[in-house]
Amino acid sequence: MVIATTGYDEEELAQVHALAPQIPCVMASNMSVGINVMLQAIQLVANVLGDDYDVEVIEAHHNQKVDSPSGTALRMAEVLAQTLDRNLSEVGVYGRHGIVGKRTKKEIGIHAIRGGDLAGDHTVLFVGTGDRLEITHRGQNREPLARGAIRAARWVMGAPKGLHDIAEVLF
Ligand SMILES: NC(=O)C1=CN([C@@H]2O[C@H](COP(=O)(O)OP(=O)(O)OC[C@H]3O[C@@H](n4cnc5c(N)ncnc54)[C@H](O)[C@@H]3O)[C@@H](O)[C@H]2O)C=CC1
Ligand SMILES: O=C(O)C1=N[C@H](C(=O)O)C[C@H](O)C1
Repeated sequence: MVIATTGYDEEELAQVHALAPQIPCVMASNMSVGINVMLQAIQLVANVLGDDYDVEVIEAHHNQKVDSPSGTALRMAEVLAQTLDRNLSEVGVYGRHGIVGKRTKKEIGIHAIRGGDLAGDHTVLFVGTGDRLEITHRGQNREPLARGAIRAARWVMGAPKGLHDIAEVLF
């Protein structure tokens, strides 16, 4: 089975994890090679910069998307939190509005933009004092996502039972 849909709640994810050991399964919020390389890149950068730089994730998608933030942005935030030894459920800040107070050192901001037919852009900002690093992936169309899903479908037919990461398929 290949699961590419996003927007699952905790209970639904728990069901996937409970059932996955019975069949070969690949689950990924983003099937493209580019985004999965970016996931590795942000892990590397976060490891080097550590707590010295503020980390924010920004995503932009088409106006038909129903879940927010994107599964990819959430995955990025998870990877960043894990790398920086933080708990995303404690440090994740989903948009800001009103007198929210100064930014706390360890928070990870996650922001969603919606419009037109954007195929999907993701940026991770590492903002320091005097400089910032921005890592961006821009989807020009959905072909890379479809190509990754097809590779996952072919790969999973010969895979052992259990839940596999898309990195096993692509790299
Ligand atoms: N992992 C990845 O690389 C990608 C993931 N996605 C995710 O895939 C999902 C779908 O995105 P889109 O294709 O843009 O949406 P869409 O709205 O174009 O298509 C969704 C389709 O699912 C059908 N559907 C809805 N509820 C259903 C149900 N209960 N049973 C069977 N079919 C049902 C709808 O009728 C519709 O045809 C989203 O969660 C999106 O984030 C999208 C692109 C790439
Ligand atoms: O809904 C979309 O279009 C996409 N959804 C996935 C997500 O939520 O991350 C993957 C990709 O960004 C396109």
